[in-house]
Amino acid sequence: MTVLEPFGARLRRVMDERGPLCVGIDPHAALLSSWGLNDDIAGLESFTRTSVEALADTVAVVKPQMAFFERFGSRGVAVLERAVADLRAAGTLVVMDAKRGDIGSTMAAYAETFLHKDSPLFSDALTVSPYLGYGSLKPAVDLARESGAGLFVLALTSNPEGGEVQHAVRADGRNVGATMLAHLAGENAGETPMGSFGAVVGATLGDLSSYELDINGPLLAPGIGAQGATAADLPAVFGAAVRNVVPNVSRGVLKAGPSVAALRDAAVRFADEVREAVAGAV
Ligand SMILES: O=c1ccn([C@@H]2O[C@H](COP(=O)(O)O)[C@@H](O)[C@H]2O)c(=O)[nH]1
Repeated sequence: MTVLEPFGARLRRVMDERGPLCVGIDPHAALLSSWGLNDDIAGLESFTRTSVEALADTVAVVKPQMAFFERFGSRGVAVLERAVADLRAAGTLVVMDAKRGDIGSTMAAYAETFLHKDSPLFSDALTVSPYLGYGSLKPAVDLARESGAGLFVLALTSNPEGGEVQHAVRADGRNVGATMLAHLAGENAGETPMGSFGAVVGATLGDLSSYELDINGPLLAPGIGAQGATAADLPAVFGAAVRNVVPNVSRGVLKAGPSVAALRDAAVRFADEVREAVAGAV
């Protein structure tokens, strides 16, 4: 198997070159319609190709939302495979937002799908759910290390319902979200310039100073744009950890389509806002 440089090192370099913004490709039916496309495989293909053309050499990271491709069955997944290949060929890192999580033996199959270098869906990183227990993710952690990929573990998600699980307090007094952050800090210990095992922490959550966000790894922060957070909120939410934040915006950029130039402009505008907010904070 070809082995890549570790994801954390590749991510740090592209963040330094292009800024830290991640743009999502989320082909919602409503967006297809607003772009004048049908909610079918041809519409999905056109939407995805246009998004890739606009974003591939513009932003550091692109995060396809797998659910919107799976909606169309195997033909939708084929569209996604091509998008992943085209983005990666342009030097853009792909974070596959598939939020996989299962018992360890099944998790191994998910890991093969997204983290084995020879898989058609190989992605630079994968979002995973630790709610079958952090240890159930071990096959994905191991294969990511072997292939130079990364993971983003759901720790403190951007949606208001997440607190029911993530704020639950354990016997040791630490809540579940904080426990996930501690596991990740362990995975990343000693890595330079940063580790490959990131957390998903919503940009919508307000002051997170009670959490140990310094996990020596990236923090994928969805919630900018349609969910109400702004780039200017990032320093107040993340404090000193803001330099490891990869803020995500999906609908906020995609609604500018179908013009490639307008999509690119929207992405550049968000990227500039993020760069300014982060520069002012560090
Ligand atoms: O906590 C989370 C984890 C993942 N997401 C995903 O990010 C995008 C957000 O899209 P917007 O259009 O910018 O709201 C979407 O794919 C979610 O599934 C999240 O929002 N929050």
